[in-house]
Amino acid sequence: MGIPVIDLSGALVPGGPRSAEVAQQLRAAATSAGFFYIRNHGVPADVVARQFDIARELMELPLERREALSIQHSPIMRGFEALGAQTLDASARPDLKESFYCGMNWPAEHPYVQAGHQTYGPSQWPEELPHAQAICEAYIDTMNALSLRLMQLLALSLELPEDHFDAACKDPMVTLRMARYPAHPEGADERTFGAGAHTDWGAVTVLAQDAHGGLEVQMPDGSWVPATPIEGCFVVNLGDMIPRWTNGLYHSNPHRVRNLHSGGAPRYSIPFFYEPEFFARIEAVPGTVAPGEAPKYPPCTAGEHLNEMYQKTYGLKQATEQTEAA
Ligand SMILES: O=C(O)CCC(=O)C(=O)O
Ligand SMILES: [Fe+2]
Repeated sequence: MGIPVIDLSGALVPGGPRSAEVAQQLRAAATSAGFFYIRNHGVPADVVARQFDIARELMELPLERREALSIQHSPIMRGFEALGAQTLDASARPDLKESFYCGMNWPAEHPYVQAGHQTYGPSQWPEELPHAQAICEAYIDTMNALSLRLMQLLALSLELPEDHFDAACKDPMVTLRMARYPAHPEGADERTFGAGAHTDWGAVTVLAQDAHGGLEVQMPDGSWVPATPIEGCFVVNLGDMIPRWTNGLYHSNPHRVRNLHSGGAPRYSIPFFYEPEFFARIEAVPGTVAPGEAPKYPPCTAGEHLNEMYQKTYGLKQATEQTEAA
């Protein structure tokens, strides 16, 4: 058992000739590791390389500039996150990572922007990197299309129509994180991580990682395996919405990061978090609850879950308002 590599060629568009075969492979991965690599995903290598360049430029801005554009100044947590700001595993130390978060450029008149719902609203852009916004937004567009296709293949894998999740993903909550992990401190204790063990919160995460490695995934038997970087591949993992949608059939596996193998260099990674729209109701899809049995999870909205997780992992005291958009 490990993390499989799934080749998406012939399955990138609805009705593609390999869609059914890929859906089967997805089902096998989703019922075990909850993680898989994708190759031949249609995203050119230079697009990913350019994204790592901009990640480095952002993270190398002087500390006082990053502090001026802190997530603390954004009601929807866009901007720079300081080292140790987040604690993904409550039993571990604060995460040894720092990040820049951005998202889609929603029009100001969109009702969710007006209501201030999490992820819908402006990002903060540093004026010294005038190209950053366009590059990040183009990358987000590419990741949105890929993630929607993954949702369609997941629908197929559940013997549902390919477009089953399309409506829930119409105005998705998306977040692009560009993360930098300092080298793992020498002599650090076993409670020290770049990112503490956690599951992701949304539907799918598409991760680009540099060549250093450091991501580890927990298998259903409890063992931890490295998600060793494979050139040309993204790592994809399923977030908590997926077990909720599949009544536990598909897994969102715990994972963690320790930058142990970079020879002292920082590690960069770029996760793209794709979540259903704020008010999407997440409950078991047809065929996943046996007749006469109760579903394992109570229904929730995607926004409720996301807000709860932000509050937990950033130690936020107050819930973001969740009033229905007018
Ligand atoms: O940096 C990585 O490889 C994974 C990061 C991660 O798990 C996260 O940001 O949720
Ligand atoms: Fe994660």
